[in-house]
Amino acid sequence: MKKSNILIVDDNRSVLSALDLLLSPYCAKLKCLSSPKTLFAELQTEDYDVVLLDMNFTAGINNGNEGIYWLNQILEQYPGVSVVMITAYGDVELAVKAVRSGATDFVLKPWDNEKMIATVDTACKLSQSKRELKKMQLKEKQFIEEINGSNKDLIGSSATWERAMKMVRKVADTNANVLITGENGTGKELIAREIHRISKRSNKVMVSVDMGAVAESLFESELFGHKKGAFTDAHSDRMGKIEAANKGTLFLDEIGNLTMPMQAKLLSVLQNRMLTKVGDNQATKVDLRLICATNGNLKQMVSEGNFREDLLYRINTIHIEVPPLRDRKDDIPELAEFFVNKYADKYGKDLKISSQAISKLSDYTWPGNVRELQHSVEKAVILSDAQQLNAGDFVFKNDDMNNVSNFGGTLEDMEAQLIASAIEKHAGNLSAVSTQLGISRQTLYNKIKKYGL
Ligand SMILES: Nc1ncnc2c1ncn2[C@@H]1O[C@H](COP(=O)(O)OP(=O)(O)OP(=O)(O)O)[C@@H](O)[C@H]1O
Repeated sequence: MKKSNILIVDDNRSVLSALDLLLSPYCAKLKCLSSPKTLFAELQTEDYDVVLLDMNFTAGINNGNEGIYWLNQILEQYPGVSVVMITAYGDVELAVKAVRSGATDFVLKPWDNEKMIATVDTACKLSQSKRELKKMQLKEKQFIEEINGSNKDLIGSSATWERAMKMVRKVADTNANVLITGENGTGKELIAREIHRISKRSNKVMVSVDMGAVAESLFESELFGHKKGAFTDAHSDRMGKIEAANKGTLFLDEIGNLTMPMQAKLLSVLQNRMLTKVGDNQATKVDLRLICATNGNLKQMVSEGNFREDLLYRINTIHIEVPPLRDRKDDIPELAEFFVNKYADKYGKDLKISSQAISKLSDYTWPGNVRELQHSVEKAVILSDAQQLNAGDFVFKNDDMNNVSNFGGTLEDMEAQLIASAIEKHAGNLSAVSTQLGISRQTLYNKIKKYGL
């Protein structure tokens, strides 16, 4: 209360001077008005925490309507201010009406001094909490806008890309589950972010989970959360990703990597929209918008018995296919320029890209799609000492493995080179690399470590 500003509005001057005398020692600023006519001019000039407001101003009319009118006006324009009503008539019904309309509290005339100080003190604290909450909500909003990004980061204007974007705009505002398919690096996650960004859920977060990176033993705890003591390492309660995405969007990347038992557990949550933490016996409701992505063919996986058909139906209400970059070559110049500007900025260089370089990039097939293009441009920007990136700044490796008979190294050299070129081909996506090479992710990690790749 010591730092608070208080405004008192009452047409009885002796009430004003008594309250001034009583409350002034406890607050930073106290101002008295004998009529509400100048109330808003006053609220505009100073940040008040509490307004003590009389319920009746027109002599002879004691129905409290003027007080309720001014109360509503204050709360509409200054929702952070706490309003305490003063009434002389002990009319509890009227006071309750005021509290229902949003007044923080009321005091009856004649008042008890200690009770008046306590009531105003509580109203000051409430007003400060409202301000803190508003500040936090503003910060949260800025934070969410920052992670949601902007559509300026989503480049493309080819007819093929536009078709996908049209679908994005159509589905964004619905709550429909979306399945995004396409090769690695085509922009599936970026598209999921765009759907979330322009949806009604954009004031909440989109939580991404890479299903290829979640070990089966940790799946439930990671997605559903756990209670303290649910298992040896559960030292405290933990919120799962699904709960974190409540009221927002849950993005499950590489959904094709889920094992059958994991699929069954996920399906159960999606069907019932209820979540039970590991070690808990109570289920809680979740409000989710689900977007899944995969580079695999889920229909084929269903026919091979590796993906549940009922789960596919559940996640596939709307299907968006993201075309590979080689099928939308018209986007390459725009993407290349975008990445050149982005990385020139990042590395503090003043660089442009030549038309010959653009032609070279447009002729390449980009097996790693936009991610590979992005990495190639970043590498060229870092290495360039000139003011322009030329065709020679982009070197696409001839696949040495096509020429095995001329390979001069050892078997281990060959293995290392094969892994390196697969990593480059899949632009660092280790799930895709392990699938291509026919080895488990663990074996792949071991070999990467062994060869220092
Ligand atoms: N249209 C685009 N405009 C700008 N950047 C893009 C575009 N598409 C993809 N990118 C960039 O390419 C990279 C790969 O995109 P993203 O991660 O969305 O692809 P993905 O299909 O989800 O890949 P993966 O299947 O490997 O998970 C990201 O850095 C992303 O910002």
